[in-house]
Amino acid sequence: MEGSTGRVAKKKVAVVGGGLVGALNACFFAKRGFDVEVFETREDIRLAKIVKGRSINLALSHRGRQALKHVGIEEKIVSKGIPMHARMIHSLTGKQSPIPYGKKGQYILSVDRANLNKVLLTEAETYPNTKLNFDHKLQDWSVETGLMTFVRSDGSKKQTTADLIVGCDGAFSATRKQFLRQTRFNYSQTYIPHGYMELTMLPINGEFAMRPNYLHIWPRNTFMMIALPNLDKTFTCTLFMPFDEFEKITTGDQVIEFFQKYFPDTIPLIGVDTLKRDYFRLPAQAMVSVKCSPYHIGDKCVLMGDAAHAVVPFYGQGMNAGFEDCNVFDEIMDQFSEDLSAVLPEYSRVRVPDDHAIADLAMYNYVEMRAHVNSRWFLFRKYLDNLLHFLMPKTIIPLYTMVTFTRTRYHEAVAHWHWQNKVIHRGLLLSTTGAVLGGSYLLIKNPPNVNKLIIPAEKVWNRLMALRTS
Ligand SMILES: Cc1cc2nc3c(=O)[nH]c(=O)nc-3n(C[C@H](O)[C@H](O)[C@H](O)COP(=O)(O)OP(=O)(O)OC[C@H]3O[C@@H](n4cnc5c(N)ncnc54)[C@H](O)[C@@H]3O)c2cc1C
Ligand SMILES: Cc1cnn(-c2ccc(OCc3ccccc3)c(C(=O)O)c2)c1-c1ccc(Cl)c(F)c1
Repeated sequence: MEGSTGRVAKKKVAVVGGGLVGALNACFFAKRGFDVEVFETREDIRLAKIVKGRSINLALSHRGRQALKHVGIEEKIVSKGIPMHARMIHSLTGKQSPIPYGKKGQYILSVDRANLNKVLLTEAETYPNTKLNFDHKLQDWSVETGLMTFVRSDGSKKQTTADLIVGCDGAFSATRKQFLRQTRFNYSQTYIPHGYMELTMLPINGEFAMRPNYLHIWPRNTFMMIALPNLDKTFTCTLFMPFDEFEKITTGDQVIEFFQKYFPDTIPLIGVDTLKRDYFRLPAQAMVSVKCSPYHIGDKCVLMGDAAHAVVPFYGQGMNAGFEDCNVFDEIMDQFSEDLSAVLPEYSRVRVPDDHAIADLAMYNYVEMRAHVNSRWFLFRKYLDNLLHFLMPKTIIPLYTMVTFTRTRYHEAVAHWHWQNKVIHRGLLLSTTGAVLGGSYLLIKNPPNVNKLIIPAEKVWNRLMALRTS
């Protein structure tokens, strides 16, 4: 498009949503020289006291860091994050078992959500071609004209157009409403029966109540709890539990009774009074999984982040996947020289399989952890992962490692994981068959007192199965 000065005027991009992905996207587009306007329904969080209702901290890993690196703010965020080099698995008896995530450089970072969002907004504002509009809630937009209508808290309305609308307005996206009116648009959402509640573990004598450089996990099948460290030496504990279990606990004493039964080691760390107070501070929050496709309409609009794929938080990848959306879109912009009529369809073609894969994986993890995973089974699985990886480092790569510490495309990581499982099961089958045949040969040649053998084998089998159910 020729501007009055004869130079090609850059296109205008409207980013709907100034959350984590919208703010980062503003940096990506501004860096390309687009005129960027961000429209955010909330007030400027940099001026607000507290931001209620969202998880307080998050796990940032490789995919997210690579996107932040592309716009030059990785170090700014990492310097304010706390490295977690291993999981710390808490058993019912209070025993703590660390299992490293991998080699020295392989760690995930606990970062403060509000600070991350503020840094991203401020970074976007450093570009002269970026404008942030707060208290602007998208009400609707027109596919034909690209005209967007925003409503303000005083009831006034504002209308504007853009060459490209980027919907980053979260799981309950208003931008996505127009998509639902398009033919051949696929959409599904699932609320899981679990809710989550955040509790704060304060410092004890000015120090972290637990070892800080770990992702603390209390796997209790139906109930799970995790704790991520904060710079102020607190931990944010997130309790995951079915809503009907939350609803059974209505008094402070019942809170303590519940924690005494499932998380006894945390009571002296969180404190009885803090537990009783924090448990009733906010109701448990719902978790929804949203999948849709395609992510674009023509050359006019594209969805990214939770607006495109809200995932349950059981893999710690929602934000990382959203940040990677920005990076992938930018890579495709390079491939197609910013020709939006080619970029948008290619983005859907490339990204939908990957975001669906991580959505499915997070849901699989939720089902797997809820059904089978107590502390002993968690430890067994992770030790087995690490052992197989040690024995066959190029063939067996733990799924969590591929997802968290590489940019292997999510759907390729899952495919490799399925292949690995087949190899392992075949290997186990072959070695078991070989052992049985070899054993049988020896038994026939020199038959020992069989009764002495059967009991230990049964004992081993029962011990293994006990890992899954106790
Ligand atoms: C309990 C929990 C724990 C999590 N832990 C992790 C983790 O450890 N690691 C990880 O990677 N991810 C994690 N996530 C996921 C992560 O929080 C989300 O994936 C991420 O916040 C998505 O960012 P987003 O910008 O796409 O959406 P959001 O963060 O929801 O931001 C959307 C923005 O759009 C604004 N908005 C909404 N509607 C409109 C409108 N109509 N007009 C204008 N603006 C609008 C909202 O105010 C908001 O600012 C977790 C999620 C939960 C619930
Ligand atoms: C916030 C965040 C960042 N990463 N993870 C995470 C997720 C899954 C994991 O293993 C899957 C598995 C373990 C054991 C058996 C099967 C699967 C591991 C791991 O391997 O340490 C780490 C989480 C997280 C989020 C919610 C819950 Cl409830 C939780 F426990 C952890």
